[in-house]
Amino acid sequence: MLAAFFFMKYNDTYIPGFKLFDNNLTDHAGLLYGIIVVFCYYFGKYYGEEWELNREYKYIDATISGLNKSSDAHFKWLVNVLYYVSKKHDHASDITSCNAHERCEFGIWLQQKLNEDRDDKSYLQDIYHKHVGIHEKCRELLAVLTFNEASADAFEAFASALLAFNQSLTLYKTHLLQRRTSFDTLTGLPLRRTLDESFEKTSEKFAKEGLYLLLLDIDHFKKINDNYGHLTGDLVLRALAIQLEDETRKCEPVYRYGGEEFIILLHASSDEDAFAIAERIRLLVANTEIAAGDHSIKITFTAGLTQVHENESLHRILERADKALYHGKHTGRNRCVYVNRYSDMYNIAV
Ligand SMILES: Nc1nc2c(ncn2[C@@H]2O[C@H](COP(=O)(O)OP(=O)(O)OP(=O)(O)O)[C@@H](O)[C@H]2O)c(=O)[nH]1
Repeated sequence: MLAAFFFMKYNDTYIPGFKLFDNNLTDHAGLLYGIIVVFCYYFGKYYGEEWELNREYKYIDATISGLNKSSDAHFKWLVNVLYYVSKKHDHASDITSCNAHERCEFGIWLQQKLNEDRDDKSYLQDIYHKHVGIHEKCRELLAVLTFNEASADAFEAFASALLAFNQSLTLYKTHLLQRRTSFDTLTGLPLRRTLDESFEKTSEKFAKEGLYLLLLDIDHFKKINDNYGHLTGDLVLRALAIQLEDETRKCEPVYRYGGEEFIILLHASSDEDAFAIAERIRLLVANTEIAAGDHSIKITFTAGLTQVHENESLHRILERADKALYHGKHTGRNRCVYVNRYSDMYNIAV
């Protein structure tokens, strides 16, 4: 990148259009251009693709992009159908064969999606049936066209199949976009609303085996904003979000609960196991240097930990964890405090 910068500065012919100016102006324009390019590169590094977003957030983005690309391919397929009708070429297995729906580009993408283990599979199954419908109705139409017997019914059936397919795509896209708004744009983590909506199900499924809620809050985060600026504060939040996800299992969701507060639902078969997990995460975060621009920043957090008992409301659990968190804040910070259902508190930090 720097080499490109110097090349641009010293070789004005390299920049298209700049030859219109005199040498001095070209030199300054080249310098300015170089500065912009270098700035964009480093800005992009911090805010762009080099940041790993939350796994679910990334999955949604990739699915929407795949869906758009492969449904565009189906428009192209329609043009191929017209071409086939006019020329009757041989290479049209994605139009004429009875498993054409598996051969077209959309069908190949869809099959890959259906092989994934997802809880929103019903949308994809609906799309699958509608997609099979298009190919079937298209073949039926082509068959009657061959004998010059095309009726309005055959065209209508094909049009209805196309419409139904489109509707099933729209339904899935709307679902994905709605899911996307449940994620925080800064950290990519699911937001509090997602926790509210999914908690009952999660608790029903895992509370018996041992489920714990860890509510953590960065210590003196205001000072980070004050000392390094809000953008650096944002970088710290992102870095912490990534670290928390990296340090937890896929079945243990991490939520951005509020400004500098995060929640993790931990799976542990005993209090001791839960203490050990919470402490491991706390120590890892406290010992990590976060690279934020020119700064290397260390943070700590204070957390409240409590068990999720069967049939307990999220509100009650959060109330308990919050009390433990504030106890931790008032007794020195950089610690995890456990609270049981009778409100007894234990400082589990060493
Ligand atoms: N950069 C940045 N700052 C945020 C964001 N959300 C909340 N904050 C800041 O987080 C800070 C929280 O400050 P306080 O509630 O006073 O808590 P604290 O300074 O962390 O102190 P303790 O919690 O008592 O250890 C405030 O300055 C908020 O502006 C965000 O998205 N980005």
